[in-house]
Amino acid sequence: MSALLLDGKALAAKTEQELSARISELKSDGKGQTPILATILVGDDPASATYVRMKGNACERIGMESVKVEMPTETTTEQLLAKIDELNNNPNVHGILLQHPVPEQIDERACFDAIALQKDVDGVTCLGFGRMSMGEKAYGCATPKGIMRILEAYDIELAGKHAVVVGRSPILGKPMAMMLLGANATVTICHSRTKNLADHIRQADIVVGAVGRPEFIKADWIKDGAVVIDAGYHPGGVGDIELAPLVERVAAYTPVPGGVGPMTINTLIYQTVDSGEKAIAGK
Ligand SMILES: Nc1nc2c(c(=O)[nH]1)N[C@@H](CN(C=O)c1ccc(C(=O)N[C@@H](CCC(=O)O)C(=O)O)cc1)CN2
Repeated sequence: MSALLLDGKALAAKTEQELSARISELKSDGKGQTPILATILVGDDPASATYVRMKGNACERIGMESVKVEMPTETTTEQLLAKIDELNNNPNVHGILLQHPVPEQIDERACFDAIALQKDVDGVTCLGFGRMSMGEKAYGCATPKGIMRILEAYDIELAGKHAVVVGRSPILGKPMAMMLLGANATVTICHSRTKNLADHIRQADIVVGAVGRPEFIKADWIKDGAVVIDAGYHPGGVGDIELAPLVERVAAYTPVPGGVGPMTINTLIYQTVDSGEKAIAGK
């Protein structure tokens, strides 16, 4: 059996064409307004700077504007909250992205939660998480929502399947579990301190690696025919799951790179276009 490659990079590229068309339509509708994403980078972490740059480039590719806010490493919680407040009150800004992680002196949760719900296109607020978990309208957290969009695009059945999510972070594992539950999967959440982790994973029809440790999940813990989603990305181009031995015996898998990562960025811009369209239409 040769596994289906869940090609996030190709799906993101295809979706960018659709988003480009939506932006062109907004540009030509006479109002002359287009969506704008504000990105906030605090400090000088090189990986974070790269991701923020990739997000700006994605906006550019679809013809959408982005404004880049860069703040120094010594920024306080109060200063960051003031900047978020300013962006919340700017009617020309339709989405706000605060790049994680922020320097340790900053209360990241307070800053995420300060983002107005209608501009939370990265899906990081507690309010958005709660609403999404209850099946109410909210923008999904970018990485798990990107994974749900991949599963949907490839018609992967979720209802009644047993999904095991390995990881419980606020912007990945927890929202992933709630989204899979919302799609009628039976969900187990495991983490670095779960006992008998391999036994849990062996039960899974769908495995999501979201633990943030290189190849932490071993190939022989995964059953034949499973769907394997790897949300990790580590130096050397490996994810959270030992993927290479699996490609001949699972049903489908996301590659690293080229799987989940591109759909994280695509989901952010997709949700920003949505937010911009709504604001511009006065909804
Ligand atoms: N506020 C947020 N912060 C962070 C998020 C997030 O969703 N919101 N996620 C991660 C980092 N991240 C986006 O911010 C991210 C990581 C990796 C990729 C990606 O496309 N990776 C490529 C490979 C990398 C490369 O080509 O250089 C891939 O997997 O193909 C995109 C986004 C933490 N912070």
